[in-house]
Amino acid sequence: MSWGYKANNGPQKWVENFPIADGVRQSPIDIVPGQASYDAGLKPLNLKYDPSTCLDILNNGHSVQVTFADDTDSSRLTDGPISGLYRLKQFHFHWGASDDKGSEHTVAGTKYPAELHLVHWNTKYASFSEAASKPDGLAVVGVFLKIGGENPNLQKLLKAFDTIKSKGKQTSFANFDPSTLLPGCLDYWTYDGSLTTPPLYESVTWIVCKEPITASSAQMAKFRTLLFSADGAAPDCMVNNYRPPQPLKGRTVRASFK
Ligand SMILES: CN[C@H]1CN(c2cccc(OC)c2)S(=O)(=O)c2sc(S(N)(=O)=O)cc21
Ligand SMILES: [Zn+2]
Repeated sequence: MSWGYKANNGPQKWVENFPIADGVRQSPIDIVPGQASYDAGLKPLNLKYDPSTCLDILNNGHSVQVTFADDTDSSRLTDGPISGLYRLKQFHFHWGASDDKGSEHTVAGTKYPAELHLVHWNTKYASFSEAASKPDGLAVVGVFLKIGGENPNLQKLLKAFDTIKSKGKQTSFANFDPSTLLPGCLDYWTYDGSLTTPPLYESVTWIVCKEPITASSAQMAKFRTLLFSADGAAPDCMVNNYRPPQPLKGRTVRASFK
């Protein structure tokens, strides 16, 4: 059986096939603002995305993912806590069965209804798959979603959900600008961590934005119409696809803001 988020294949079981689950730099974590250390040396995030690199939207059986062409530097992350240039590969979300949970990172114990992850890879390596297992291979920008007014930029994504309801479904998705999903203020926390799903590689520089974006409760409900299950299998709602916070194990969380 492959990994998932149920009692028999979920986060408590991942260590059986992925022993790094008990590693020293696992993600997500609970971010405690009062314990983060302000680092004046941290640069502002420099995110530049080219909508023409947007390729398709996919239900991969764990989340909904929008994939980008990464054969040029036109959608990329520079500055912030990283050195060099990281190319955008994909973004995806994690969410709950109800609005009281769903994010992977938490803030002083507070869970948000969802969390967006923008996954970038270090171009010092020849490819995403080479970078994905290196300690400085990936940089993921995390953005919390909170319940508020309807988010028109999310709406474009949600309209595609009916065509990718079940696992393995994908459809072309063009000209989407992921910067429309970023908060106005790009203050962030940063720490060394891992993928939050198997293979749980300890290869991620995490960059978690302090300011959430909004989604309406109806928009959150739309995420919950997606399925973990493939066409023809018993329908299994895609909800609670989040890993709980992991031990800090002596790591420092830095803040780009006072
Ligand atoms: C299934 N989800 C992961 C898929 N990827 C992956 C990475 C390396 C090797 C690999 O072998 C299959 C897959 S991924 O890099 O696109 C990411 S990023 C990410 S998160 N939540 O930490 O942002 C989870 C995954
Ligand atoms: Zn993720």
